[in-house]
This record gives sequence, structure tokens and C-alpha cells, in this order.
Amino acid sequence: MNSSNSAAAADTRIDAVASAAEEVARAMGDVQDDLFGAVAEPRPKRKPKFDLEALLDGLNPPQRQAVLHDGGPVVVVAGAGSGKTRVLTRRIAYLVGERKVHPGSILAITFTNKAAAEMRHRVMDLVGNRAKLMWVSTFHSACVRILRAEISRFGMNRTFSIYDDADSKRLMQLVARDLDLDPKRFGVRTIMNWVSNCKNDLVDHDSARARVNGPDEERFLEAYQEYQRRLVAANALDFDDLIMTTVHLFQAFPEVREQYRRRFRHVLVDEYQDTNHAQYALIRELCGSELAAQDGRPEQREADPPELMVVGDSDQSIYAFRGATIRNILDFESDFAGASTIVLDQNYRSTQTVLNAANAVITKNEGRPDKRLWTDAGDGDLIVGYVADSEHDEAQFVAGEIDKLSDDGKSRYADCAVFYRTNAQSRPFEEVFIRVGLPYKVVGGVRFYERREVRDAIAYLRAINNRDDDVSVRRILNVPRRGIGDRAEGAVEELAREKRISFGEALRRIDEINGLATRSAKQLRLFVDFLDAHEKMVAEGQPADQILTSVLTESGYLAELQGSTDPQDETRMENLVELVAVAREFVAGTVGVEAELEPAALPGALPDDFDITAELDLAGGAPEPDPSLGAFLERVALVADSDQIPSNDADDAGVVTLMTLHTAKGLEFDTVFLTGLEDGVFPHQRSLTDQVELAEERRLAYVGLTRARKRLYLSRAAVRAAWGAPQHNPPSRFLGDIPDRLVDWRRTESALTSWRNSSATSSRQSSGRQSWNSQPSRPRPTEREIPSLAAGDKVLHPTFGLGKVVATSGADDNAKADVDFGSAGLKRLALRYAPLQKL
Ligand SMILES: Nc1ncnc2c1ncn2[C@@H]1O[C@H](COP(=O)(O)OP(=O)(O)OP(=O)(O)O)[C@@H](O)[C@H]1O
Ligand SMILES: [Mg+2]
Repeated sequence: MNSSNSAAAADTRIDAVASAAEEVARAMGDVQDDLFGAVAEPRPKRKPKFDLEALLDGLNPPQRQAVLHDGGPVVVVAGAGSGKTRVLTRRIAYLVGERKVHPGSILAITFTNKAAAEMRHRVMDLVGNRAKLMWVSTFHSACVRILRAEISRFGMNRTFSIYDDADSKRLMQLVARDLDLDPKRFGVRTIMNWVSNCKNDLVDHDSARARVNGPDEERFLEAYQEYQRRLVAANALDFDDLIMTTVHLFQAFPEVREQYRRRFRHVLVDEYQDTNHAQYALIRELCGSELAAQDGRPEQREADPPELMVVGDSDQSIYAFRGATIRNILDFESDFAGASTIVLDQNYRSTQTVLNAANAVITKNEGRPDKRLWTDAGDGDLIVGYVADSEHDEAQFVAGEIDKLSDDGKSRYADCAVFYRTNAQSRPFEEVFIRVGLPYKVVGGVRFYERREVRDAIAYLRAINNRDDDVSVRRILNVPRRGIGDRAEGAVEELAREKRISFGEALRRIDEINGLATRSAKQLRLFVDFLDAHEKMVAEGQPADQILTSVLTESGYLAELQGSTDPQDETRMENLVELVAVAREFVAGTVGVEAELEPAALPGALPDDFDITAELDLAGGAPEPDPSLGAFLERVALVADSDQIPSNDADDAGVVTLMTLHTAKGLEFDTVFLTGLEDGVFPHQRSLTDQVELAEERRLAYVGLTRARKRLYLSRAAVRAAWGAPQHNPPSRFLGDIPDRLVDWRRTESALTSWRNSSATSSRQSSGRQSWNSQPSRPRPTEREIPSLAAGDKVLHPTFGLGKVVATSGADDNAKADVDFGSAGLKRLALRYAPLQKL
């Protein structure tokens, strides 16, 4: 290897990340050291020789076959919990450990950052730090990295902004308004879906005309074209663009594609059943073998295609609404020349009872290859069924069961998960869990990064990082209020349109606007000065946290919150403090999912003949920790719901996880509560009259059921609050599919229903359990003194840690406190029950 290069690379890193300098120096001396993780433990200089037998240990024959596969493309198709993800993880270790494949030539795609981190850690356990040189990421993250390096070929700047769903919506609203689209007839969401479908099918705004069907779609096309024009003008890409643009890049510039094909000799994709056409095309660009024949000029013949392994389960395809198509996995063999298939059928996750239930539900889907999972884990416990009076009663039941399991030492909180069909269904669970003091975490819903003040702060950063980012610049133009009104904004917009420049550019040319009020002009100039000063900080390479702090202070944003008497503003303030902490951690390069995902260049880890600089340049710059504002914004933009899933490794009881079924994909828990099993809730209302949608709901049920390792609870509510009148939904048809002998129905009918029908039916309720709601769940520590708390007090909670009381309400047994636990979130706790200690 080229040692002077590597030393230079390391030097740069030391300069760039002062706090990581010690680790870098250490890493140079000992390739096994962990650049991002704990390095306190001295480790042996040399890793023990790679032990193939140990790696293959605990794999069944088809799993081994997949791990050891050599050569052509291969698809591993198998039901849930059969070890597909385990196979991918072990295969990477095998490639690196046994076949001496360079980790930098591995691209592993997972759908969630969480899964990616898990994969990296598992591989780290097997082969040590060399794992960090590979790319393990989602499709989106991988594409961002490629585009940062290559997008200038399309005339865009590498500092492009990534618009999330809310930004895209805002932009589309502006477009719809300017195109005079009647909001009653053209919902912004409908237009966005149409555009998104185009992009997922790789149809750009120039070629979308061929898809137009009817006058409404004529207008959609207009909106698509204008939306795209403004995105490009704003130097921004939306989520769908990330994939489409990368594919178009590879198609437009075969030499770029060739570079990446040479770099990634091994491509591995988890959850392949959820790829859409654009993602499939991306894989094809990177791994397809017949491409050479299509456009390979003789002097530019391609190397052999990279080795491709994809794993998936067509029964778990649940993202059709984002364009995912089962076709991709079903047609793998015909899509990739020389492909082979490996089938796994032994399940290692669940009991036979859980599997029988899951099989019973999924078999009802037509046109699927019949595959049945089996396990040698035995039947295990019966599934527990419960019919609740209402959604509150259902939540009470779940809370009571979790409490009991935890008291009996059967399942820690961390090993319990509650699933529901839509985010809004989390509310009754939260209410009850708060009341009884059950620690929990909701994954998804309104996220930290979606809060108003956090979005404002991010908009400031984006405006500074990319002055053409119209949506961001306009968001903060008058936030906090600085006397720039709609008229002034309109005048700048007018200039931008006239000169065909971005809003940010027009701001810098306000002298060209006639008739602007003196006061407005002055304020606009001050605002531009502010932006310019901070752009300078970016250009000087100042780290993200310092820029953020300066922005919040200099813009007057913090001052406004500080001066406010609105109690909510105090929480806002604290959220911003939290954001600064996130930025600081990011810059320190020690914590944070994306930071962990970024492979560190550890020169000493490479084979002697390997030129790391050339290799990494090829992929768009050395993937060393990057404290810049751009890198920070990228991390923030790609945070996924699943990143919030609490870690289950802690020694303590942890917290119960609440999430939608979609987020649960790929995960597993000892105890699973599948709730809201009512026709119209799950399966979803829309699917009741649409066979295709119903089949997708059924796959979602299969995903949910197969997350359970040991215990599975199925529940429904007889009455559920809805817009307007409460709804009496019939039981979910999926419940009817599960054989009765598998379920222990604790309560088969709601007390309300039986009361309505006749008193005779109450005998059908099994003994004892139905009275659970009417009585306190279990003896409570009523003798405990209720702490007297006031806003501002510091408290300690065994699970959430240190917190600050924000507000109190109620008295005696009803006393409650809203406590801000920093990163664990804001919680309302019942002081009678919550184990809270005043400090
Ligand atoms: N051969 C094996 N021996 C013991 N345990 C195994 C084996 N293979 C897999 N497992 C375990 O079974 C569980 C399920 O494995 P894994 O998550 O890899 O399955 P999967 O097929 O990816 O599931 P899903 O379809 O839900 O993504 C994990 O806890 C894994 O560690
Ligand atoms: Mg998996």
C-alpha cells in the first residue's frame, strides 16, 4: 500500500476532527482499534486467524450454501425469521475473512439505518474494524454519496439540499398555487403521488407526457415540470430523485457506472421484495451482465459483473404504495443471467404456534408459491386473544399484560412491542402507559426533526449551505419576525421570476426592485448580511455545531423564545439545545447512526498492494468523519423512523416499543401485541373493496405476526373513536383465518356488546379476565409518598434518566408532572405511580 498517502489521509483527519485525533493515531498503530466506538480496552496487535468453521457454525445447509456461494447472481428466498439477514451478515464476513475480498469493495443495502448499524456491528464482531471500509447503507444514503461526488455532471452543485416529504409538499403547494390548480379538484397529495410514481418508474419530467391519461393528468404533468424546474433551481433533490438521478447518471455516463462497477465487486441487498423499479434499475446498472453487450465498445469492455446476492420474501412485500413490486423478487432468475435461487424454510425466530397462525393468514393470498415455515422450537404458548370494549380498554389490557410479564420475570419491557396499523393509533396506548407509569417509546409519528423549531433551525442551516434553496430561505425570511411582510416577499419573488434566478439570489439584488418600502429594504439587507456572514463560516470550514449556535443567536431566534411567556416556548428552547447537542455529537464523530455508518479509512487495515486514496476517491472522497455543515444536514435528512427504535441490549428493563406494522419489518421481539384487529382498521378501510390492496394488508399481517418470538397477543376493540360517531367495526378477517385451537381467548366479546345483546352472553367470557379493566391492574405502591414537585425541579427516573419538571397538574392521587427527559422525550407521569425521585 502507499504509506505516504495513508499518512497524509490520517493527518487530514487529525486536523479535521481534533477530538478524534487520539483514536486516529491509535488506529494507525493497531488496525483493530475502533475509530468511533470505545477504544479503552487494549487489544492484541494481531487479530486471531479467521476461523471459517466458527463462522459457519450455527448455519443450516442451505444457509451455508448461501454464505459460501461463489460466482453468479443469487437470490435467497425464504419466509420470515429463516435467517436471511443472518446469511447476508455472515456472507460479508466470509467474503472478507476467507475470500480476502477488500471491505471497500462491498456494498450492502438495507432498508433502514437501524438494520445497517446492526449488520455492521455483527460483521465487526466477526472481522473487526475492517468492516468499516464497506458501504452499508440504505439505497438513499448510498445514492447521496454517489451524487455528492458526481452530480456536477448534471450541472448541479454538490451542496444540494435533500427535500423531505414536508419540504416537497411545501414546494408543490407553491407550484399548485402559481399554476392556479383548484385545490378541491387537485389535492397536493394526489399530485405528489403522481409525480412520485413517475420517479419511481424512472420517468422524468421530460418523458412523462407519454404517461398522461386524461385532462387531470395534463395538469399533473404541468405541476411535475414546474416542481422539477424549481427543485433544480433550488439545487435540491427530493427523496425519489436521489434514486432516479443516480440511475440516470449511470445511464448518461457509462464511464461513471464503470467506475462504480469496478469498485463494488460485491453487492448485497436485504428486503429485496420491497425494491421499486428505480431501485431495481440501480442494481441492474451496477450488476447486470448483459449491459456489456448493449453498449460496451470493444476497447471499453467491462470487467466481470460484480457478485450479487439479494434476500427477501415476497410474502413480506408491504411497500407497494411506494412503488415496490414483488415482480422484482419473483423475476430475479430471468432478470439476471446465470442466476440461481436458494430456499430456506426453517424458522429460528418463533414458536410453531406463531408460525401456524402466520401461515394460516398468508395462505389466503392467491398466486403465491406455497411455502411453509417450520421450526423445531416446539409449539410454545397459545396465542392470547382479547376483545376490548374500546381502544382505551384495549390499551389497559396491553398495559396490564406487560406489567404482569415483567413482574413474573417473563419479558422485560424492552422485549415487548405493540404494533398498530396507523400512527394515530398510538394515542390511547400512550395515555394509558403514562397513567400507569409504564416506560415506552413511540417510534414514528411526530418526530423530533418534524417539530417546528427544529425545522426552522434546519431551514436556517440549509439556506446557508445552499442559498438557492427557496423553500428554506422563504421559511426563515421572517422567522423570528423582523418586519419583512408578504409584500416585500412578493416583490423579491417577482424579481426572481423575472430574472429566472433563485429567491436567495434575488434577495441579493433588491436594489433592482422599485418601490420597496425603506424599512423592508433595510430589513432585507440585514437578512442578506446575516446569510453572507454565515456562508463565510461554511466556506471557512467551521464545524456544524458552531454554525448552528451562531445562527440561533445571531438570527434572534433564541432571544425571541427566551423573551416569550408561552410555556411551550420553553420546550422549544430545550429542543434547540438538544439539536445543538446532536450537532456537537456529530462533529465529535463519536455518536450518531450516520456517523457510525461512515466507514473510516484505516490505512493499516488494507492489503499491502492496495491504494486507498485512489479507491476512496473513486467513491467520492474519503469517507472519513466529516464535521461540515453539509455532512450534518445530510445525516439529519436521512434519519429514518427506525433509527428511533430503542436498543434492546441494555441490562435494565428498557422501554416498551410502540410502532406501526410497516416500521416493524425485519425486527423481532419476545412478546408482540398486534392490536386494532378490526375490519376497517386492519385491514385498512381502503382495502376492503380492493383485492390487490387486501393482499398487501395480508402480507402486512404476516409481517406483524412473524415478529413474535415467544408470545403473541391479538386484540381488537368493539367500539373505536373515529371522526364523528364512534365506530363498531367487525372483527378483522385475519382473526377469522387463524384456527381457534391456536388461540386462548381471554375475552371473546366486549362487555358493551354482551350487555347490549343480552346478559346470557356474558357466560361466554372466560372467567376472571374480563374484570381486569374494572379493577386496578395490580397492587400499586399506594403507600409511596407522592413527591411534591414544581416546574423547574430536577428529577431522576430509573428508565428515562435525568429530567426537568416543565409543568404540574392535579393533586393527590391525580397529581401529574410533565417532565422533559432530554433525548428520552417529554413525558407526563402520574406521581402516585411513577418511580420518580426529586433531586
Ligand atoms: N441457523 C440458525 N441457528 C440459530 N438461530 C438462527 C439461525 N439462523 C437465524 N437464526 C436466528 O433467527 C432469527 C431470525 O433471523 P433473521 O432475522 O436473519 O431472519 P430473516 O429471514 O432475515 O427474517 P425477516 O424475514 O423477518 O427479515 C434471528 O434471531 C437469528 O439470529
Ligand atoms: Mg431480515
